[in-house]
Amino acid sequence: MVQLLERQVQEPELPSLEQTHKKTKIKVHNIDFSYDDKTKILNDIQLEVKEGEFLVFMGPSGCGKSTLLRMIAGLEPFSDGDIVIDEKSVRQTHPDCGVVFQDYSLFPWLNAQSNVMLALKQRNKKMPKKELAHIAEQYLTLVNLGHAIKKYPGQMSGGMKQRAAIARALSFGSDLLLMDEPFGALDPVTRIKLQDLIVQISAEQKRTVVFVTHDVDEAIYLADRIIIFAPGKNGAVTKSIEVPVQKKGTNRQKLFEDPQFRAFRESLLNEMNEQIVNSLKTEITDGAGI
Ligand SMILES: Nc1ncnc2c1ncn2[C@@H]1O[C@H](COP(=O)(O)OP(=O)(O)OP(=O)(O)O)[C@@H](O)[C@H]1O
Repeated sequence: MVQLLERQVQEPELPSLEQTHKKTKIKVHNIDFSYDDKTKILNDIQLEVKEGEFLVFMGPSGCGKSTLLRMIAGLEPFSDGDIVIDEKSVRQTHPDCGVVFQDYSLFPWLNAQSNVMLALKQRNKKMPKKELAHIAEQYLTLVNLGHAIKKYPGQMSGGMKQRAAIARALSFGSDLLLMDEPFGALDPVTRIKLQDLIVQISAEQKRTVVFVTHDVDEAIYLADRIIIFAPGKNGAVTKSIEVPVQKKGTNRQKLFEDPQFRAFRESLLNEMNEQIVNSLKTEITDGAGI
């Protein structure tokens, strides 16, 4: 599998819009959620994610993107509505997924290699330790951490911890990846490398990815579809937009200069700005003021 990944890194092959969108992987039904019974964080969320689809959540800070992602991962208990993954409710069955969240969630008493080995072991219980160690090293090398496999989280920078968490999520081998701003703390060169890696993995291994980002270019580059959350309190999904840009086989630089890419980028930014302006108007009309 790691050999497969290495081959993919050398031969970039971006997803076509046609090859995705088959069976439903995730169904989010009527989700209402608040942390404290006073402020509603998510309001009647309805969402479907198809098998193999790359879905990106966008929206202003605090609108509930991470909360919904944690709920999909089975990490946030809830009482209203349901989330079903592969026809099983996350309330009953802990979902089988690789996760990367903003807090990295590495075990501080294990070095990078052992953190990845632990994830690998969950699915490969009988695999000899030597083999686990070798595969863990290969995944860490994929994310440019081959030199730091013996480092503990306390000895790593934010970007290194983030890459170790990505290696761990990928090595887990689930066909569902949930990623919350996974490239936020990375330098631009590593960020580009990992964007390409994740596109290849999702397309060629048919993994379903739900990914949160604030970066519009990253969203368009990665996504088949972008979900926009409403700003402010009472978070809701306001738009689901298929990315109309043909990305397969297109060089990254050319893609970013493509008029269709730029026009879509502009319309996405306008859409989000408009929503922020409308939400401010509503707050003023409701008497909340600014
Ligand atoms: N554990 C928690 N307890 C109470 N309130 C919380 C908790 N986690 C998040 N919140 C609140 O819920 C709201 C939504 O937070 P969430 O992190 O889901 O937003 P987000 O859209 O992912 O934001 P960002 O883009 O800044 O990461 C915010 O107002 C936040 O303060």
